[in-house]
Amino acid sequence: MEKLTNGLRDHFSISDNISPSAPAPLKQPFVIGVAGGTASGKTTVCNMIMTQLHDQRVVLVNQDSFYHSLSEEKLKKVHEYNFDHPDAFNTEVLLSCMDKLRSGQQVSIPSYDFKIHQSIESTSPVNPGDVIILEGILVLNDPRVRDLMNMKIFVDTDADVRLSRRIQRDTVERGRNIQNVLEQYTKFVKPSFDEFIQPSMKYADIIIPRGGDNDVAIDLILQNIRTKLCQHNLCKIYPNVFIISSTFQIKGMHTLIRDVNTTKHDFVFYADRLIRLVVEHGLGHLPFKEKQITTPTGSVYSGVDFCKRLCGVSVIRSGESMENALRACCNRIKIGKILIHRENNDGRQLIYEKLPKDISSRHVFLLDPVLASGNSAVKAISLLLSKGVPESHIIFLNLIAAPQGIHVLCKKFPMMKIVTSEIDASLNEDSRVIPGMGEFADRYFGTDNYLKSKVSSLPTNLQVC
Ligand SMILES: Nc1ncnc2c1ncn2[C@@H]1O[C@H](COP(=O)(O)OP(=O)(O)O)[C@@H](O)[C@H]1O
Ligand SMILES: Nc1ccn([C@@H]2O[C@H](COP(=O)(O)O)[C@@H](O)[C@H]2O)c(=O)n1
Ligand SMILES: [Mg+2]
Repeated sequence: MEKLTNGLRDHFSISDNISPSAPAPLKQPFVIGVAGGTASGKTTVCNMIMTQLHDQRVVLVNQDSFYHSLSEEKLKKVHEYNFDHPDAFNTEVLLSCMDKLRSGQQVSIPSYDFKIHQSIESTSPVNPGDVIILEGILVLNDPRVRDLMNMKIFVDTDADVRLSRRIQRDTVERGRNIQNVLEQYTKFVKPSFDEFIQPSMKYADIIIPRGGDNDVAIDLILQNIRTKLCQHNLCKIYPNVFIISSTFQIKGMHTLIRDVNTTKHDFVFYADRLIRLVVEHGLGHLPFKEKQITTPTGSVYSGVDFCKRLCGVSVIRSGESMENALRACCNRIKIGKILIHRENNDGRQLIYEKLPKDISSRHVFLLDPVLASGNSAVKAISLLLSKGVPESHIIFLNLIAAPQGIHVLCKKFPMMKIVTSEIDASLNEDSRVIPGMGEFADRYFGTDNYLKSKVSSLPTNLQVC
């Protein structure tokens, strides 16, 4: 409990019977406001934060989604409309959505089309998160919105840079021409910036000069959010290490598979469940394209189309235990195999490999349930790189990882991602993970010598899963 910072105490309720490594139950989400002039890089900065965190407990809400739709009449005189005035936004709806999110309810956020100055029919569901980022030109202007925030950020970018970016963006993405942009900028955007936006900078706790170019500021904000989320220290050091969100179900499954007395049947059952969660999380790291579809009710749904050029590569023998979960998630996925012989603690020899011929053009899920010293993984990853797979296209999936293995892989392959379900304490002198779960393949395939013949009874909280 001492590990928790004071900041965290303010926002998370802490009960005495919860261990420090268990997820702290939420009291109030942490709300971060990101304001700044148009084209300062607010959306870019927030998207960078969301991508680098890749954590479903963090949600992003854009103030743009709450623009009032223009009536027919106002549309005819759109050039006389001030989109940079506080009255252009439906702040009541924004406040109500924020209230719902803060009280743990899912909300439907309107979608706004800048080309037609209207909300479109489709809405995006946003789940309540532990961290809510609210981004927009005027989020620090209204005291009611400002008062919701626990951290206020202002993105401060030079006005000339903003104007040139705005011309570029609005002509390419928002259906404007240069003359429209310049007229609107002189008539409304700049005067409203001077009247409402610039004065709101004094409320900011953090000012980010140069927006998305300011890696140091973004890194500091990321570290802060990671601390709020109680992320593991290694995830703070290495942004490409991801641990699936811990719940008591997950902790319970780990308790079972790590227990020396667990039968083979139960070991396989719970290892499979955990593997499936890791695979699903890994799939969430693949690139996607936005896609709108029509549902049978005739409504438009704004969704995504995910990448289908992927394959699995399992490290024989234990990695083969992860193949079924990958096949269950990705129909007819190609899966290659690598056999690596452990000669001693450090030495590894590649014995066998069978990989898809076109592997260099695929995203690769490398499958091995335990990451220990990282020596076998280095061998396997080096082979994938030698076949032309870009480092950034490799996602290494495992159930447990030792800090030593994570250090080795992240330093050698900084662009590769690692997705795991728990990070253990250390390695012993034989390079076995501690506390670990023993020889995974022996326990999974029933070749271990401590296999129990008697079926142990399940803990009551997991009996009916
Ligand atoms: N650091 C940067 N360098 C170059 N272009 C940038 C940078 N940050 C943002 N942009 C571009 O400038 C435009 C405005 O950025 P955006 O994030 O949309 O700003 P805002 O949300 O503050 O209006 C976008 O086209 C974006 O791609
Ligand atoms: N129909 C609209 C709505 C808004 N704008 C402009 O968008 C700017 C806010 O979005 P940023 O991503 O730039 O922060 C604001 O300055 C409005 O002028 C618009 O042009 N048309
Ligand atoms: Mg924006």
